[in-house]
Amino acid sequence: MFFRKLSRAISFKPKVSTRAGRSARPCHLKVAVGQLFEGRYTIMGKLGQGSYATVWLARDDAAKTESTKQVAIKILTAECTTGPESLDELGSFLSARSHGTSGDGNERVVKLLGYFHYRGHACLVLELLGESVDDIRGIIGSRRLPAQVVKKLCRDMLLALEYLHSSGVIHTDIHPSNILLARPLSRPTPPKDELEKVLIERASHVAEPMFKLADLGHAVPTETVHHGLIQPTELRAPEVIIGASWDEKVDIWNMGCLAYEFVTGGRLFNPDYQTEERGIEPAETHLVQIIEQIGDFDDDLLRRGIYGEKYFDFAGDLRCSVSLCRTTMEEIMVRVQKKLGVMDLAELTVFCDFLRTMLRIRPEERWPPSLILEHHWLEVD
Ligand SMILES: Nc1ncnc2c1ncn2[C@@H]1O[C@H](COP(=O)(O)OP(=O)(O)OP(=O)(O)O)[C@@H](O)[C@H]1O
Repeated sequence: MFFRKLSRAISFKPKVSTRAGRSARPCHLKVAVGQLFEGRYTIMGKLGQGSYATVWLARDDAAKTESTKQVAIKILTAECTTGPESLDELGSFLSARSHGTSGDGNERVVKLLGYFHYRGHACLVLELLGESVDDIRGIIGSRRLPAQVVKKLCRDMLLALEYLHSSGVIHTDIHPSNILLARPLSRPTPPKDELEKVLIERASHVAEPMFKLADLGHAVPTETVHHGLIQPTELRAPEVIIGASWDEKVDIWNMGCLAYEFVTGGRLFNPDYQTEERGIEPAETHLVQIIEQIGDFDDDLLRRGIYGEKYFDFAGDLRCSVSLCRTTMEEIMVRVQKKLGVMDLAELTVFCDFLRTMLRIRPEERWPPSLILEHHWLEVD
């Protein structure tokens, strides 16, 4: 009831700036361990900090269930709460809640348990999740994750996206710090070898959410036409780079890049590579790499981008004078395989096909989450 009333009152606010253009000096609320909020939440420690919020572990003395006795309180910066740079994270949660259906996908997105305002800062009470994929990679000491774990991560994230997209929400900011374990690791944190075993064991419970998608701070509604810069640079979709309008398919490209990164430990695209030596912009380097590894942009997509003419000539060729070295996903993966032995050759072909469902230059051709979820590579071994 509380949420239903709110969802009528709060809808998505239009965004006036993007991830790339937000102010540099955010004003975080000073919080002390032991501090009490709303007469029920006692701060027990800090869980993390992003550019737009600090996240705190808190005890909820009014919790109705054992599982919500400990919560995470995300306190947005003052700029993100009000003013022209405000982020409507709360609106995104409520919109998903009012349009979405409960089920597997809903269970893979961090839950909003409540919210309040404190001294000009919006505070979101969230279910307590575990370590992020970035934290896990820090403990393992490698950017690669075991293949079984990547499959489970992809399944969980695709279910989350199926839910968000069908609820009218585009995430726009999927990266390893926003993908969190549904259950924290045991204390003390298991050492590297043991941790891999723990993760593989958790991944074998197919029906249970192992990872959840967090941080709806940059989410936007599907019903509006969007332009402008979004996404972490190296995960940015082709249509975003050329300044075309974009939709929920940006999340799918994003997931394709991450699936490659988690299996191989390397980034698929590196927009900063030799940018200075070649005297070109990072966006041009990125376009060169996309064309070399994925394929050409067609005229229709180029016409839609406000930077189409800046980067491409009338024949649809890149203006920058870099000789292209085209390759295929299979060739890239064979090279990775020779170096790291990530999977056998038969699986490698299936994995490349899986990546191609997401890494298509034309957003319209990227598969929807429900179809990708049926791909052979995701089948349990
Ligand atoms: N529900 C949660 N449970 C446990 N830890 C959390 C939770 N939500 C966030 N965190 C931790 O806090 C960190 C920052 O949170 P979050 O990414 O939501 O903040 P942000 O300011 O919006 O980040 P960004 O700079 O990526 O936009 C996360 O990386 C994670 O470590």
